[in-house]
Amino acid sequence: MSRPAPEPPGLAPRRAAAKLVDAVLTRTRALDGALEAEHDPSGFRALPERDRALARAIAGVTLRRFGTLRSLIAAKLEKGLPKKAGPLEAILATGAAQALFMEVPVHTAVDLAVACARADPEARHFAGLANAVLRGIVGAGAPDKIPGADVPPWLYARWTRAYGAEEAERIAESITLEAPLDLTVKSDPALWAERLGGVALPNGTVRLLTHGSITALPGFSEGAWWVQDAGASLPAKLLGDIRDQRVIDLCAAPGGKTAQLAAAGAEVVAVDKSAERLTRLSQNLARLGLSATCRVGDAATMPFEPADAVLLDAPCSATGTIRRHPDVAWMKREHEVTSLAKLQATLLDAAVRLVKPGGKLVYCVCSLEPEEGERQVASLLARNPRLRLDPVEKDELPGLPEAVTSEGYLRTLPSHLPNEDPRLAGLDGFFAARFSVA
Ligand SMILES: C[S@@+](CC[C@H](N)C(=O)[O-])C[C@H]1O[C@@H](n2cnc3c(N)ncnc32)[C@H](O)[C@@H]1O
Repeated sequence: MSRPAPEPPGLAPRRAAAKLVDAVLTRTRALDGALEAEHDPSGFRALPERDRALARAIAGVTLRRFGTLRSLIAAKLEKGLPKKAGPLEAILATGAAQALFMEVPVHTAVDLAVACARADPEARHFAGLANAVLRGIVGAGAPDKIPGADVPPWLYARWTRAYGAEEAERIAESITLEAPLDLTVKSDPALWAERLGGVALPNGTVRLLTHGSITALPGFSEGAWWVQDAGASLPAKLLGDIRDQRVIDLCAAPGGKTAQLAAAGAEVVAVDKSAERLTRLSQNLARLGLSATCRVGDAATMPFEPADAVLLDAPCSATGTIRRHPDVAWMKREHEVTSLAKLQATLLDAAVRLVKPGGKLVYCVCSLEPEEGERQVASLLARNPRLRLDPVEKDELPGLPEAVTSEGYLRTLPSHLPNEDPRLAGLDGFFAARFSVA
């Protein structure tokens, strides 16, 4: 009996990358969920560390450039993708991404993609087709960049309506690059920037270009900092001096903002409906030597004694985080924006009830969609006479004056914070509004 041919070197991380991308395209699993999952059908977790890094990089680049890759693939398939071809589109996209955008030798990228197709019970019937499509794509060389080509058309149309064609183009361009690693430090950003070989941003975030293991970085085990995008670090600061105040943090896990509130000296109650995510929050706080009272439950209905301040970081479409989480672009559907806006309105009404007279409320979302931000707040103010908008002032956001709107909202865009080195530019798109409660 003949033995099966040995697997070509480099195949396992390519197969894992294609499966990770396929799970996103079929909406069965988000990329971060797949990378961390106990049950891992992609085979990612069983890979040695170097292969995991390669699989993660291939999946990331593929999803960042997926709009372009999908149209290149479609142009080579007169009759469209064959039915019952398993992860064929993901295999083609990851193969083309390596050759066009990752400096992997063309023959390696194509041969291993064809081998991925052969190794899959459904895609194997199309291995010849995969070979022809990929050779056609890579033969034409790197494609021209078309504005917005890497954002799903429904989303790009929304950003164009909300921010204008030029800004939408800048946002789309910014998300084609991998986001840097941002850390919020407990104190002395300049010192930590030097120790970690990064830069201190005007808002105090320490920004690094490293994409290796976070736990190996200086300061991790002593709890000197936590990972938090520069944009995500802004809303909690809008509560101002909260030392010794009681603050309820609604929708708190995994706890980046809880840590900020606790580090600022507040007595924090952290609420989340996910017990699992709240456990992660507790672990994060323990590493940082910070504390909060944790409560599992639905923020819309949980009773609490009213507090001096409430922060509501509501569940949202997360379209402001696509630069960090490129899978979001391909997993979300437009109708979800409407259902999330309804949930946010319910949570906002509950949040108002939890603020003491004379207290403060900050509402925020990591979404670029006006229904979850500006329009959400306009209807909250219209239905709630206890609230008055407390406008954000430009000097509250050092280095980011463009993030304060004429109404006094905080609105960061991934295209803000330009830098000569584009790898150091940008931040997550956040909306935040601050209210005084009568
Ligand atoms: C945007 S994340 C929060 C991020 C967090 N504030 C931070 O800074 O790390 C949204 C969180 O809302 C939680 N969530 C969603 N619906 C909720 C509800 N009805 N009540 C409480 N938590 C909820 C989710 O479990 C998730 O952890």
